Amino acid sequence: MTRVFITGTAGFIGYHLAELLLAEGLAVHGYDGMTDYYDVGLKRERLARLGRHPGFRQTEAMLEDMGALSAAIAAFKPQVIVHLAAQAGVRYSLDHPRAYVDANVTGTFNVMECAREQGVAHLLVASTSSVYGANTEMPFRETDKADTPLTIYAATKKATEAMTHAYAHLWNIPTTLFRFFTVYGPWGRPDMAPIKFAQAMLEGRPIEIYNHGEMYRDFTYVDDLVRGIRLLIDAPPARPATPADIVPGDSLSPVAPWRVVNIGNSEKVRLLDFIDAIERHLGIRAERRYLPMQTGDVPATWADASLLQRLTGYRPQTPFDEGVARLCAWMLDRHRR
Ligand SMILES: C[C@H]1O[C@H](OP(=O)(O)OP(=O)(O)OC[C@H]2O[C@@H](n3cnc4c(=O)[nH]c(N)nc43)[C@H](O)[C@@H]2O)[C@@H](O)[C@@H](O)C1=O
Repeated sequence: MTRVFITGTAGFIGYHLAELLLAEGLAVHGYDGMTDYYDVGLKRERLARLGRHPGFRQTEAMLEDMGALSAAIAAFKPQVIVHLAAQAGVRYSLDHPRAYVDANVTGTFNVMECAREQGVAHLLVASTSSVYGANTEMPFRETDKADTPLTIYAATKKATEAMTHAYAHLWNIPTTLFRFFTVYGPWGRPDMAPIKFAQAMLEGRPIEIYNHGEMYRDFTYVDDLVRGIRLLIDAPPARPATPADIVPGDSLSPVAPWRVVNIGNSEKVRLLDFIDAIERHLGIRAERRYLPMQTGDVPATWADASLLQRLTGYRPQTPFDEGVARLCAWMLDRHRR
């Protein structure tokens, strides 16, 4: 598995994954539409860093552009596709639902068609812990029902889980879905809470805290997350001979080479503790404004990561205080320039 096609290479997770694979000497072709959901300048900076690796090439086009996508994949002939490009973000989906259907449903369908045409050995696709929606039993397990999405964002990701299952079954495409849990770290997305809060503190603006601070997230450090993806690339699922072959706790489909895997830190962190850590590492006291719960938001996420560990021998483990220290060092460095 030495030729890896990554969608979303200018994005937060795609950038870090591409760095890891290129450092290992794998051939990587990136694909990104450079959408302006957040600062395109940040995406260009990430791409410029990837461009320092001689083996890296990138196609700039939208997922919805089937001609461009299929030409890029046919020319590169990957053994593996890691599909990370998406319209992300929970709160933006309330006002811009169509962007999610276009990128996440139509875009993912195009990637699936290309995976079929190309006959890849493994297709890996990003989903989200948001698909656990209104579930309250924690930690979240892959085998739990996840039928109550609270936003169109979560619903489109749940749709990609279902669509890829059908193609894995029909066309025998080994497929792994990841459910990510609030990822953070250097080069992160500025629309997400960790960077939004740190940026506000650096600029002396107040921060707004939803649900009066009674929010919990399984914050996952980005290096841990891409390590998990890297190891899963080498663990493609095989269609079980009989349903009895499925180990209890495995999300492996009884009829297809398909499974979904949580990648989370397995630690439920109070948002207020996370904010305290940002204050400590920036050396700034934030002015806090407390707000009610926001529509579509979930009060808590917490991953059971034992399936990832069983499949790869690895589980994310960076304590949030250490991850926040690295994030803040990066933020301070950029702020001072
Ligand atoms: C896995 C999942 O991960 C991400 O979703 P998220 O967990 O909602 O991440 P976040 O960083 O937006 O929020 C984390 C916490 O922080 C609170 N929060 C945010 N923004 C403000 C804010 O501006 N003010 C306040 N007060 N609270 C905020 C928010 O209410 C929540 O309690 C996705 O981007 C998504 O792409 C994805 O798939």
